[in-house]
Amino acid sequence: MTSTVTIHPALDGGVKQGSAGFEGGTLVCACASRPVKVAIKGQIAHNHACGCTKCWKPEGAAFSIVAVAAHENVAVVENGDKLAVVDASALIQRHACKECGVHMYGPVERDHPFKGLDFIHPERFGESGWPEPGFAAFVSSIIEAGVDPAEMDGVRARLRELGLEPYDCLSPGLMDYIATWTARKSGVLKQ
Ligand SMILES: N[C@@H](CCC(=O)N[C@@H](CS)C(=O)NCC(=O)O)C(=O)O
Ligand SMILES: [Zn+2]
Ligand SMILES: [Zn+2]
Repeated sequence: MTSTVTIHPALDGGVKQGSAGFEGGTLVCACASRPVKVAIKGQIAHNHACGCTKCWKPEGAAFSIVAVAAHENVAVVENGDKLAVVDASALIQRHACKECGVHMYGPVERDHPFKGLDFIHPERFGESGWPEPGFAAFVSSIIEAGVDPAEMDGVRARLRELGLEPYDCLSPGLMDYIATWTARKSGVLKQ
């Protein structure tokens, strides 16, 4: 039996395929007045659902939808005075709207394999066509947000039904990428 847990309102009805030719657009926060706007130039990458407690999710959703863009392609274009960093000690410097709470962009500035990338929530694009999420990350973390552990088999079955392979960290490809970077940095890997 699949679960009654709401994965995400943009995914619960089926994952809508995006476009490989998406050319970016403008992320808009949820404020009715003076919304924060962030322009993203060009395509985004690694779109996925994230179950961690740190990523922004809309009301009632167990998962966020999160992707990355190159930092140089990200620009705050309107009402940036409403932005504040959620947790300055975190790897991802999530900049949230102080009024509505939506996370608008999160740069990684530390020495890390993701340095130079900004985490964004594509569902906030005013434009359609952003590439669909390809997997679900940090699935077990939804328990930390209050989901009953007994629901987890159903949640994973539902994610698979949606075509979102569930992982309890990142996807194997991204985990290998991170480990390769770390092994090169330590010198264990020579090439
Ligand atoms: N179990 C933790 C996992 C948090 C976590 O590690 N999140 C991942 C995916 S977004 C991450 O890379 N976090 C870096 C950060 O938050 O800066 C939680 O749910 O809070
Ligand atoms: Zn706002
Ligand atoms: Zn997350």
